[in-house]
Amino acid sequence: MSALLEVRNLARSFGGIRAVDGVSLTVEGGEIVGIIGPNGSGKSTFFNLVAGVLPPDGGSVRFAGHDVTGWRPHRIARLGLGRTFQIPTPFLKMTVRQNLLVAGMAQPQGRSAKELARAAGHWLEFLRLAHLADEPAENLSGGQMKLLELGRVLMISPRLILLDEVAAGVNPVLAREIAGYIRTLNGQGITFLVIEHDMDLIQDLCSRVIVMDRGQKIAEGDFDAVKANPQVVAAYLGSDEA
Ligand SMILES: Nc1ncnc2c1ncn2[C@@H]1O[C@H](COP(=O)(O)OP(=O)(O)OP(=O)(O)O)[C@@H](O)[C@H]1O
Repeated sequence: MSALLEVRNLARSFGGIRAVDGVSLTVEGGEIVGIIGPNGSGKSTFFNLVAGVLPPDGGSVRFAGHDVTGWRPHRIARLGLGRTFQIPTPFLKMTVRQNLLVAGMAQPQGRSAKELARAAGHWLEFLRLAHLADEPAENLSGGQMKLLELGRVLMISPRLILLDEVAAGVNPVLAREIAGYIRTLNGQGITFLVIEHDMDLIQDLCSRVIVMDRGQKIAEGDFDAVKANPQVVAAYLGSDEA
């Protein structure tokens, strides 16, 4: 069987900056894979290329048996690939429930209004947002916005979720709660590729970790092996991060 996601030599430059410089990786169905690396190492750009938010300059992306290179995001989402953003982007004037319904409408198989409403209700309960269902999204706290962002992706019935720093800026209790949701969803068959700076979370969740530096993949393996890798240590010591 082929991998769920196969990325080959993916590349994207901005002017003279090679933000993503020939990255290849494979994710099997059922995995939770972490992507770590110093600020500016190309992680978010990599996600944008995979999810179709940006077109690549070179390389290929294969998802669920389809060559999706250069496809628009909504078309890729229809195959079951969802991406959350580091800074959530809900419709602020819409309620939490309406935000979920709108996200679900992007989904392929033309679900009925009743099915969409049922799915929204399910995810509101799951993410413990039900009490906020009728609040405009603009009234949510930063942490609740992150949960809504996750809920919006869940509405497309994803097979793979690209999570961009879902725990950044949220309190440690909620960060653990979110990690629990990821584990539960993974148990239900959803595969995850997770960008995160919180190393405890990465260690907790990920069976495999990929390290990026200056647009390239510099290491890959289990957390302990990657942490002990001299190139990884050098990349982190060379930045402001520990
Ligand atoms: N739209 C853009 N226009 C110009 N340069 C960009 C753009 N997006 C990203 N870059 C540059 O590409 C490089 C990689 O940025 P990217 O945001 O992908 O890194 P990152 O690893 O996600 O960083 P962080 O951990 O801070 O989110 C950086 O040098 C950044 O300034």
